[in-house]
Parts: sequence; structure tokens; C-alpha cells
Amino acid sequence: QMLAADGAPVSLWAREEEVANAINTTRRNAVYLPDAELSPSIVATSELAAFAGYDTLLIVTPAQHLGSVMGGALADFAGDAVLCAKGIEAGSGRLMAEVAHDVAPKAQLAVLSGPTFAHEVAEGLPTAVTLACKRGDAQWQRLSAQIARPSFRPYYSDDIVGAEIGGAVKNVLAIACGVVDGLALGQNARAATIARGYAEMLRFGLARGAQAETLSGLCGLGDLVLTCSSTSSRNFSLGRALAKGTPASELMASRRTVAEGAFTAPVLKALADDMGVAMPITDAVCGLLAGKVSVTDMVRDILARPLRTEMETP
Ligand SMILES: NC(=O)C1=CN([C@@H]2O[C@H](COP(=O)(O)OP(=O)(O)OC[C@H]3O[C@@H](n4cnc5c(N)ncnc54)[C@H](O)[C@@H]3O)[C@@H](O)[C@H]2O)C=CC1
Ligand SMILES: O=C(CO)COP(=O)(O)O
Repeated sequence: QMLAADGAPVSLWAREEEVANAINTTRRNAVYLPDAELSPSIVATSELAAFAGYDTLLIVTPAQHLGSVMGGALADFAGDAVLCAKGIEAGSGRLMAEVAHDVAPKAQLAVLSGPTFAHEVAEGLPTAVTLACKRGDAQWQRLSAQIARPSFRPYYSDDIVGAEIGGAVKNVLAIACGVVDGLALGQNARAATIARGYAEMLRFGLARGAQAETLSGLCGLGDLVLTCSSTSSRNFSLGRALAKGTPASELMASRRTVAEGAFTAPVLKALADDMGVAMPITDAVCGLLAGKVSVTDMVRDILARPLRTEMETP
């Protein structure tokens, strides 16, 4: 919608035929973006094969489905594939660009990530993002010319891994902030969770080869602050619901939209454990999601950790 608002032609693939039909006939996506009126220049379809010949695709599937979508009809896609999913693939532990490279090796990969609540972007409210380009400046020139708008500012980065880790880790931390909010633990506790969560993001990111500057930018700290501050976030809202004592399995079964942090948390913990990176808030979220600890025990355990230096390294 952001790209199409000025009349630019946009083709949109929807997995569900009824969603594609509704977009074409009513200009609404009542299921996934109910409040936005969509531009007439958006044409939706549930057939993916036609997209294989496009120059540029924004890949906006949930993280756990990126491999099956790109590895199917898009396996030979050779244009620019801008990855927007925020997560780590369960089972394989692969970041999204690793998944995409494995299933569609000819695609020229970039990662778009940052503080971007969809309903605000669709409304045309000012938004800034990191656009990390694997193919460097030439790809950035190509993509920024297509994607930038007066109210949508991409910033260049060459750090694909950093952009991916920021977006994946902040979702897990937003669940923790939702718990803090749901338990009414106060604004101090929320700020502490953001800052100590950022320390986890930084430790994990540096261990995986990300640049610290990327993690302190839009796709890292920027998105962390957004997602940890608002009930517009599905991950934050999931944390708030967990704080009321509803089991994660029940909450996940009842939702149609995606809370990526719930899928990323266990695989993030496994990767961090393998590398010897301390991620206590992530560990606590995993315990809660798995039903191994109650919210009360989770908070007690976090507060009872031994006192230490703030700049702890792995
Ligand atoms: N909504 C937002 O504000 C933002 C979302 N993102 C990221 O974009 C990605 C997609 O999220 P949303 O568009 O919000 O999703 P959503 O929660 O609005 O909807 C879920 C989507 O998953 C699709 N889906 C369900 N099962 C599938 C399958 N087996 N294969 C392929 N697709 C399937 C549904 O058709 C639907 O389009 C996520 O990684 C999310 O973190 C990134 C920035 C902002
Ligand atoms: O990534 C997002 C905003 O940048 C959306 O956050 P949620 O997936 O938690 O709703």
C-alpha cells in the first residue's frame, strides 16, 4: 500500500484465494489489515508462479514459511528479493537470507527491517528502515529508487546479518516486555528489560558477525523500542496475555496473525547456548512459552540472578 499509494503498480500475492479476491473487489484486506483502504493500483492474486519473472519482490511471509514459499514457485527467481520476515527458522537455525540462498540461489538478496507497524505504514505515516543489500551499492541504488517515498525512508547498510538479527531478536524481547506490562511491573522495569534485552541482542549479534552499529540502528534498537512499547505489537500483546496466566499453547492456537517471537525464541536460545552467549531474558521467555515456569517464577528468577557488570561479554 505504501508503494501503491501514489499510483505505482503493485502485484500482491495472497496465500488465501478469498483474501486476494476481497482485495481486488472491496479494496480491503479484512483478515490481515482491516483498517487500510487499498489503492486501485494493487492487483492481488493467489497464483505465485507469475512472480518468478519479476525484477523485484518483497518477501513478506512469516519466517517459518519463507523456505517453502521461495523454494516452490520462486526457486529460479533471479531478480532482487527483499526479505522482510523477522525470525529464525526453527529446526535449521537459519537466518532468512540463509534460507533464501539455499532454496532460491539465483535471487539477489536484501533485507528490509525496522520499526514498521504495518497499519502505520499503510496510513502513510513517516517511517524509516534499514535496507541491507548483499550486492552493495549498485543494488542499493536500484532498490532505494523503487522503495523510497516522501514518508518512507530506507537507510543503506551492507550488514545483512545484523539487520536480520535485530528484527528476529526484538520479537522475543517484546514478549518479555509484554509480560512486564501485563503484570503492571512499572515503566522502570520495562526500560530495564529493553536495555538488558538490547545487551542480549548485541552479544548474540556480535557472536554471529553482525556490526554493533547496525544493532544500534533502526532494525535493532529502533524496532526493539517500538515493539516493546505498544499493544499494536502482536509479540508484546502475546506477553501481556501470558502474564494473565493463559498458556502459550492456547494463545497460539487461537490466533490467525503471526507472533514471530514465539517461534524464534526456542531456536534463538539453542543457537545462543551453542555459542556460549548469555541470554537470560530469552531463556525466561522460552521457559514461559514451554509452560515450564509461571510468570511469577520467571520474574523472581530474573531478579535473583547474581549481580554483575553491566558490560558483560559472552
Ligand atoms: N505486521 C507488521 O507490522 C510487520 C510484520 N513484519 C514481518 O512480516 C512477516 C509477516 O507478518 P505479517 O504480514 O504481519 O503477517 P500476518 O500476521 O498479518 O498474517 C500472517 C500471514 O501468514 C500467511 N501464512 C499463513 N500460513 C502460511 C504458510 N503456510 N505459508 C505462507 N504463508 C502463510 C497468511 O496468509 C498471512 O498472510 C513476519 O515475519 C513479521 O515479523 C515486519 C514488519 C512489520
Ligand atoms: O515488527 C513489527 C514492527 O516493526 C511488528 O511487530 P509485531 O510482529 O510484534 O506486531
